[in-house]
Amino acid sequence: MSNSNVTVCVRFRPLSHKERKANDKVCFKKLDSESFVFKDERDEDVIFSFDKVFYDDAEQSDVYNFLAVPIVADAVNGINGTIISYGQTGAGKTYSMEGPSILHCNELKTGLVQRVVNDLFECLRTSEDITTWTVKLSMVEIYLEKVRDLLDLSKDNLQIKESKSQGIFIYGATEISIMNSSDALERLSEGIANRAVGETQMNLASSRSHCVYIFSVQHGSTADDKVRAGKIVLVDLAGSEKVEKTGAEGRVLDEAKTINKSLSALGNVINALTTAKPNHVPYRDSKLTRILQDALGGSSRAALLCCCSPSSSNAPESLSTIRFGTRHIP
Ligand SMILES: Nc1ncnc2c1ncn2[C@@H]1O[C@H](COP(=O)(O)OP(=O)(O)OP(=O)(O)O)[C@@H](O)[C@H]1O
Repeated sequence: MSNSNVTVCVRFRPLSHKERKANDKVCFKKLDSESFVFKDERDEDVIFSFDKVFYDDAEQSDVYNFLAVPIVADAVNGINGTIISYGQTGAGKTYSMEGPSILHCNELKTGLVQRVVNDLFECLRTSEDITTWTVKLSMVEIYLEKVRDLLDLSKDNLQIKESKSQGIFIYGATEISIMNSSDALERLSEGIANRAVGETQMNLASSRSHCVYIFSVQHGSTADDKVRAGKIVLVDLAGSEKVEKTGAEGRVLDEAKTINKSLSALGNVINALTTAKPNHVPYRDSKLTRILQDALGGSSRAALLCCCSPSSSNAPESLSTIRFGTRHIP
């Protein structure tokens, strides 16, 4: 693997009740915990390998332990990290990030976001080296290339800026101080309720915006007088889908085109970062990649979770999801 700071994983959700009832076949075969065989559009077998493959029996905690634990540990040491869930509509992105509900769900189903929040506060509280700390939360969504503040809907076209002291930041975005994990989850659930939800023929409640949650952590240490700052950025991307399949027109078509454009910008950035010596990383090609610039590049740690439907009827879309995040094809 050329760049160990970017971890790329695939997760296949279980077949849904509807897919089982329709007698859908599964479009992949497990080889091991890092590789699987996928039947492509010409019915030929293609082997894909990733840093990790989570099959339909994977627990939420398995995904968290592999992807997120190192990122939380780094953020407490002043290193930025980002976790991104990606995939077609209905592939399990939101389930992986938030579980069935951000506030009310059992331990088994609790998503990455709640686990990150719980561990972050636990690390800050129990570390012997940390004397004082603050955690601030911002939540924005990117809809039709506009950055909207999910904690204050009157701010609907925020600009992204860069400064020496702050790095990349969203100018004027609401930042709220968070004291503990239950406080964080309350605020997150308020922001999540504000997400723009569109309707397409594919999925009646599919999220049409990229949702970005930013936890900025600052702390002082007993070791020296320095204040360390790190951030954890969690991103639930809008569903990627084939425009023709959704039967989209007008605004919905614009949404789909803008989503696909920003996803390919992200794909180009991830490809450049996983290349041995990238000449140029095209962060400026979309609002999404610009916001993520200092949580993806440099010494930051990034984890990409490509969520996939296991059903053969969604095989072409699953294949493009997999290709998007391809680590390598042997
Ligand atoms: N690992 C899983 N185990 C059990 N159920 C799952 C899993 N992943 C997803 N599901 C179920 O599959 C359905 C679709 O998942 P989800 O809403 O997370 O998809 P999505 O990719 O976020 O879609 P969208 O882009 O429309 O927001 C939901 O009913 C969810 O509960």
